[in-house]
Amino acid sequence: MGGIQCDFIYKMENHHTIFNSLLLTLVALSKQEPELLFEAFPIMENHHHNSRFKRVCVFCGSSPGKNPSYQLAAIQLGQQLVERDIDLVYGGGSIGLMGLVSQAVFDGGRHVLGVIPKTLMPREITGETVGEVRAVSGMHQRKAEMARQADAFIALPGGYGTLEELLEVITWAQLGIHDKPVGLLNVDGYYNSLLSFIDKAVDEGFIAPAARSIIVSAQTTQDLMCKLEEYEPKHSGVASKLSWEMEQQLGFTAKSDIAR
Ligand SMILES: CC(C)=CCNc1ncnc2c1ncn2[C@@H]1O[C@H](COP(=O)(O)O)[C@@H](O)[C@H]1O
Repeated sequence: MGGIQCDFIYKMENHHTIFNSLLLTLVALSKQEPELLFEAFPIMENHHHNSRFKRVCVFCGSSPGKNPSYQLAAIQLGQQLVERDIDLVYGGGSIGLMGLVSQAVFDGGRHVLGVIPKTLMPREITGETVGEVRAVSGMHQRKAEMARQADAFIALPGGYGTLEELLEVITWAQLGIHDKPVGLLNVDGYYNSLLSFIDKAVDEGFIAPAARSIIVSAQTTQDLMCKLEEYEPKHSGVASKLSWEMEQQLGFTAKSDIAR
């Protein structure tokens, strides 16, 4: 079901009868007062609030990609987060799609947190980070901190870095380290071959069918956000979340490792 549709039906059921909405639409049209349409369809004014997510982590290319549709999708995703009152955590910097998403969220007035290893901090490497910058000691700490700060993950098109981050949060979900939704924005079918590879891995018995459902994918930001809002984990982790937290506290990846 499309993003608009699912919110729309929800609002219709909760606030207005269809009859009232149609009546107000007729009034709006006859008086030529478009503001009345907002009353007729409250969704048009305030439709995306009440997201279950406070902050979403976005993984994406440090390059802009050749096709402008990738850049457009990055900006649209940023705007979609703003519309839903969701803050952003990402890898920091202003290069490639990372810069476009963060700028869009920042321009929309939401909080942006960039988590960046000290080594990548010089401006010549990743550019200026908008919003808050958190310096960490390395790539592993960065991923841990981004994951800890987010209520959901979204991957846009990207290269090795993006794939690695995406596959790691999927693996962590599979193990039961977290149960946060993981979304893949399949812009212009960019990830089709990855998705068919994963299906092959299921067919060949390397990925459990229940774990296949960890990845939520869609072609548009609206569709993806809607699916993520509705996502409920179906797989059961190998070990409980509690035991993973214990492991973290006992292991060397303790929170003191994460610079603040
Ligand atoms: C010379 C150059 C481009 C250096 C800057 N490189 C980077 N700057 C910031 N984050 C990065 C960089 N490379 C990889 N990442 C991490 O990996 C992802 C992007 O990697 P990629 O472009 O898909 O593979 C981002 O989500 C980010 O967390």
